[in-house]
Amino acid sequence: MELEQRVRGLFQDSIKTKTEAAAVLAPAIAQAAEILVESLLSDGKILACGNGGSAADAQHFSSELLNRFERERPGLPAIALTTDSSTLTSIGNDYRFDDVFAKQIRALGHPPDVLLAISTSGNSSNIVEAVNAAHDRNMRVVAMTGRAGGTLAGLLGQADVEIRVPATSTARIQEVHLLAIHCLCDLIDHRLFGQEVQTP
Ligand SMILES: O=C(CO)[C@@H](O)[C@H](O)[C@H](O)[C@H](O)COP(=O)(O)O
Ligand SMILES: [Zn+2]
Repeated sequence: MELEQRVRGLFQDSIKTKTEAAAVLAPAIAQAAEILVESLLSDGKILACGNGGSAADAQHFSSELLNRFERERPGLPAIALTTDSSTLTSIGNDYRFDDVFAKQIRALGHPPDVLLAISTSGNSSNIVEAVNAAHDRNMRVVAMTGRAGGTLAGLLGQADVEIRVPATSTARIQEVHLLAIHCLCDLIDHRLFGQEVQTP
């Protein structure tokens, strides 16, 4: 019973965080979707990165673009920078773990590509370096953060957008990041492919 009570409490916390986020994040998510659509329509691609649960989010997003989201449509170009263990270990081993995403961005990224940078604290050094690399390559950045936005928030320019979840728990922030990723997928499909045809 005590455990069940705890589960109900966690669900309530998640619902509360999502309700609070819905009230403030719609403009930033819509703006982020426009940036991503603009890139895709100009033959750009989306590079995504994050650590831990946010690495999983980066992969979740890229798979929904490359394969499909909720409807049949052609694959869209996205790369999760978190998946190639040979590249990640060699950069971490030969240089610094802080460079694992930045070095890939300097090799693969160019305008009009966009970086999707995911960090609940906004302070992970390899994500900070990824944003610096994207800016050096004249790429726009969509940053998903939480708490006070961290170092990441201070790096963003006018062309970038921050989706900052108004919460302090890493887990709750991640839960909203995943919802925001699904919003982005929905908005991208809506913009690029229009209304979904309903089958009778
Ligand atoms: O999923 C979780 C916690 O829910 C962890 O794996 C978490 O993602 C890791 O501790 C990350 O290293 C945190 O990095 P960040 O979100 O502060 O950038
Ligand atoms: Zn987690």
